[in-house]
Amino acid sequence: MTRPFPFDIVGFDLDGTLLDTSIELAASLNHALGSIGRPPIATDGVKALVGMGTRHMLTLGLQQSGEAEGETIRALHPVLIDHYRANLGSNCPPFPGLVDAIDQLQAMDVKLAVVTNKFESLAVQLLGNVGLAERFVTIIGGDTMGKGNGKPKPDPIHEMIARCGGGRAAYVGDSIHDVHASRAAGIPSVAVAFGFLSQPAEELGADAVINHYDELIENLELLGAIR
Ligand SMILES: O=C(O)COP(=O)(O)O
Ligand SMILES: [Mg+2]
Repeated sequence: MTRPFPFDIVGFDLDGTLLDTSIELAASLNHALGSIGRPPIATDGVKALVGMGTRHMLTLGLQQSGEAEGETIRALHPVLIDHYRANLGSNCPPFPGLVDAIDQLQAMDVKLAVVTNKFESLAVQLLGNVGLAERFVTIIGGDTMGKGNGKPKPDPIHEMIARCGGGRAAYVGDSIHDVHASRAAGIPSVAVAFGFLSQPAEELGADAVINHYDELIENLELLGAIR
């Protein structure tokens, strides 16, 4: 007899975990930087700036070519967001094997959710535009729990579990903030080695690392068995 799947809920980060959003984020960041004559940043360089929301990405992006004053950030952030919203989902493929993995999880009645540091409205619109929104019981953004309460705080993970009706949860992400939020919430984390990593996936401190989505379910089964 096969053992039942050990998790009721599997949560996912968005940027660098579900979708490769780096081309669109880089285009919008560079649009904003270019509007004040700052030089563009290569897409691979932008990946390292993603994970704590678009305002943080803009701040780090500005710092690469000079000052990042509050006034400049306040003026440019809407420029970035307007550009991003206008092109949302046109060029951000899901990572290989994602759709098969979520098909298999849903076939086992596992509830799926998204916890991102993107604005909730952008995350909902983006996942809707790529046809994935209805796969998730809930989509929680960096602003959903109020200012300063996004990842790495545990609050959005606790909220995810509550909105999914409670149960055993695991979380899949690509950054140290994802691992810290999971740990703070007391649930196991899986790091994806194909994401927007600022350090090797093995060094993030996650409970498991996967190189492809076809490794997700077996790793979750292992994690569930040892806890
Ligand atoms: O930095 C962002 O905009 C959000 O990134 P995340 O989806 O990896 O949390
Ligand atoms: Mg991410």
